[in-house]
Amino acid sequence: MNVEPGSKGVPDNITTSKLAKKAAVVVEVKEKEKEKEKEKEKGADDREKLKPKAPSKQKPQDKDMPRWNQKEKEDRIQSVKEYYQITGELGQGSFGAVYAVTRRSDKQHLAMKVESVNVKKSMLAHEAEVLLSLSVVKSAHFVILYDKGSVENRFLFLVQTLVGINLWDLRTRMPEKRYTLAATLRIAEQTLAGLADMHRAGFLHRDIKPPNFAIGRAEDNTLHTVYILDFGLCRRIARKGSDLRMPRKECGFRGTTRYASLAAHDGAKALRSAVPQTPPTFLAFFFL
Ligand SMILES: Nc1ncnc2c1ncn2[C@@H]1O[C@H](COP(=O)(O)OP(=O)(O)OP(=O)(O)O)[C@@H](O)[C@H]1O
Repeated sequence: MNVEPGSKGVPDNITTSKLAKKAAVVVEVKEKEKEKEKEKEKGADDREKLKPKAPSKQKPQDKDMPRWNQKEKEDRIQSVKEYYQITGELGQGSFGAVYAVTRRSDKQHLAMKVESVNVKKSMLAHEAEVLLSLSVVKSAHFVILYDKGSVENRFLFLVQTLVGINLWDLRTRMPEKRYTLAATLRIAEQTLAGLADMHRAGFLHRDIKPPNFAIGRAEDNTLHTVYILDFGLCRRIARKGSDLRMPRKECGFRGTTRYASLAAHDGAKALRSAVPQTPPTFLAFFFL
């Protein structure tokens, strides 16, 4: 550095050697600071290495799922009557996963819900029965069950109508991550109409929550329809031509705690009287 005494910003009484000394001290201090920074970073790295690893999100039943995007390219699933080509994953549940598939015979886009055979209690077989029973009620809010099948020792599957994004994921894409009042009211009208159709068919859903409802698809002209999904926890409360089943006095908790009615939390059966509590709760959750 060429700094002459008397030059701009340098007082005359400071000699070149004094300036050089000062500069050397400044450089030394800066180097020490750099070293300290490096030490700190190294410590942080070490702490990072020592941190306990987050538990793997892999579930035991994942090994049974179709290996459609792995080396095996197991993307063609066969039922007794059809072939289905897996084209993507739509969602994951506690017992399996849902895939977008194309039916080979007519190239129709459908959804395939898959459940491992190694789960303690199968929900899928029950879900298939409910969907079949619901098909007698012609409701715009129900998906249609097209086919079912299994892959030995691995999984069971149901093939149903492909719908669009679920109401939880849709909410996260909204400005400020919430629906407008108008959208909330439209959703209320649609979800309540769907649930009323279910009750007319003699079923209680018992797991009402945003991820279990989805809008339709632009390709099918059903963007403004809300569909009900996931019938695994449904309970029949009435049969055609017979009385309502008597509610049980006590029953274990079913559903999702965040959205469950007060009665369900209290350990009472998911009473018909408790049903109206849940939709307002989750609708408020959308809007607030
Ligand atoms: N027919 C469908 N069309 C399009 N997407 C779907 C369909 N069925 C389910 N999905 C997607 O997959 C997600 C999980 O589906 P579903 O709730 O039926 O699975 P699940 O295994 O019962 O889940 P959970 O155990 O969390 O209740 C849904 O939130 C939705 O996003």
